[in-house]
Amino acid sequence: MRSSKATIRAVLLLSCPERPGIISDVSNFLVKHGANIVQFDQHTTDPQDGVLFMRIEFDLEDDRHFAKLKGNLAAMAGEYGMEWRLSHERQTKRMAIFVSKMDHCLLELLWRWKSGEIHAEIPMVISNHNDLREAVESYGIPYYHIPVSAETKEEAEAKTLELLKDKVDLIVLARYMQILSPAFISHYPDQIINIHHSFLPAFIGANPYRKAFERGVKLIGATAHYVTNDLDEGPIIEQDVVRVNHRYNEAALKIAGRQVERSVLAQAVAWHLKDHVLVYGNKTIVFA
Ligand SMILES: Nc1nc2c(c(=O)[nH]1)N[C@@H](CN(C=O)c1ccc(C(=O)N[C@@H](CCC(=O)O)C(=O)O)cc1)CN2
Repeated sequence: MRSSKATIRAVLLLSCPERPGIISDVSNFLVKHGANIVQFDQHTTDPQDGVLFMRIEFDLEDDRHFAKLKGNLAAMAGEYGMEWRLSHERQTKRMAIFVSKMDHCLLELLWRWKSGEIHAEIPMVISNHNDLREAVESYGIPYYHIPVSAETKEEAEAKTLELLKDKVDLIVLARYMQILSPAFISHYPDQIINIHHSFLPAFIGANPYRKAFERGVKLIGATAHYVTNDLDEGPIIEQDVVRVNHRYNEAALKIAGRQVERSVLAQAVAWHLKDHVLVYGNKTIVFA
């Protein structure tokens, strides 16, 4: 239960070289700036010479305290070699959703957004098909149809980037079936989340359910990951599986997989939007 006094909730995410006393120094820095720490998570890769990761959630009296803390944070970060991200609850992230023809992951995100479970602005949905326009526009969200072919991919991406420019902080590929170019991805490092319909690293690329059926797996799954130039090999944010058996044909696998895809993607997006995820090389630390 938060204090009755109006405050703002902020989150500091940081990483830096491990050194004794740093957790105390960061805590004292925040308290000195009027922060009331409500949650503190940390992880170190190696107590001797590893990397330390922290997620600190805290309350501040007002925007003036936030601005002063942010202003002084750069100096402390420089002293400890920190990489950091500071956000507060009124800085609502703007999320664009990319889709193709399948609607289950899109509708899960829109339902959770409408119910307030996912806190974001959704300035647009972009698709290479027109199938989902009516569903999206029924939520009052602008829908942009940008067809893509091998011949038009570069032009389509340029048009897409122009639409997105200065309007989004996160892109979610909700079963979007086009491979994004390195040039496109470079505009949104660790800001594009994809749902791959397999339990990676199994069955990378297209048609994972067909590959799963041919392999005779007893578990299928889904993996939400940040998009990188290496197809389906970006930092994993969330995964889950569901049990199947010999009675499942490829169509049945797809139906069973839809449930796990939609919940895994929604969880990954929710964690990203609430600043629970740090990327470290090709891995993540999720302070859930
Ligand atoms: N640069 C990246 N782009 C995308 C990734 C990624 O990890 N890195 N994930 C995909 C989604 N995806 C699997 O989850 C996937 C989608 C599409 C394909 C594919 O072979 N697409 C063909 C076209 C297929 C079609 O036209 O229907 C292609 O792009 O040539 C493989 C994997 C989203 N993008």
